[in-house]
Amino acid sequence: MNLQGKTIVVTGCGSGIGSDFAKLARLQGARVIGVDRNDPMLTLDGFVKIDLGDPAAIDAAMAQLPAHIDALANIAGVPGTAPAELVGKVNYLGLRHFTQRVMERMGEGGSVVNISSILGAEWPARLELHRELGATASFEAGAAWLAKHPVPQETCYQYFKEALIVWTYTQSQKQFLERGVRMNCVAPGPVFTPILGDFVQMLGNERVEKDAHRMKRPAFSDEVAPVIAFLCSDASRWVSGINLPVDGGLASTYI
Ligand SMILES: NC(=O)c1ccc[n+]([C@@H]2O[C@H](COP(=O)([O-])OP(=O)(O)OC[C@H]3O[C@@H](n4cnc5c(N)ncnc54)[C@H](O)[C@@H]3O)[C@@H](O)[C@H]2O)c1
Repeated sequence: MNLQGKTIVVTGCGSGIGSDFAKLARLQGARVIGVDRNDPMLTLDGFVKIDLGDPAAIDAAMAQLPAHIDALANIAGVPGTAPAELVGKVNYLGLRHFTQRVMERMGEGGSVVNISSILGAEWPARLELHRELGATASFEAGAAWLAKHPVPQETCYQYFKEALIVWTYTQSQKQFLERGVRMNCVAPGPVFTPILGDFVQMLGNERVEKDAHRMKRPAFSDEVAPVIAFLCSDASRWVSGINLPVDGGLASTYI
């Protein structure tokens, strides 16, 4: 498996999982164009500074992205300690808008990998809401739907990761059949990155201690990156519409 010759757009390349994936993808021969709101501290083949919570900024930046893109890794995200509205814009509405724009430049064999989370596992409990949100036609229509269906601050991170999983499931087969583009999610458990402390704050000590006994340790971000690389590569060409846990087995203990 390698990524030789592929042009890959990586959001969130400035830190954590995105930074490690960008490095790995370059080592595997890909041309990596990074996207982040912050300047990256690594070597890339191109970088475009975008606030992914702002659809106008996304549209304006499209001119700086390559005309043909083989894969998109949507890794940028904010934790649930950020205001719920921002979490919705960055982790869902903006990701969706950016993906739709980038997919216009993908052909047969294209791949989109969305980073969800183990915290999105309860999507079946709110499936109808997530379907409705997923059916909104644009960033603005999604924001209007959310204004009528407010999401509580305490669970906003979980809500938008659930919504991302449902959107990926509901889009993937249409994209695969009509255009040959695959869409998958990767669902990490806890990962040692700068936002791990925010998750501890968000979930509270009781939940964190409960989970601590069920896993060896949080992942290193270079343990998540190769799974994203696999899903971007042709080795996974028959894998579409999945939400793949990369959590050292933690999710398997929830049954
Ligand atoms: N760390 C964990 O424990 C964990 C667990 C499950 C899922 N995740 C998910 O993994 C992804 C990567 O997180 P990480 O842990 O590497 O975090 P991180 O904070 O190290 O990296 C996130 C990156 O996203 C960028 N970003 C944030 N908001 C942005 C915006 N509006 N526009 C453009 N870029 C923006 C940041 O600048 C940063 O470079 C996120 O989607 C996160 O929700 C993380």
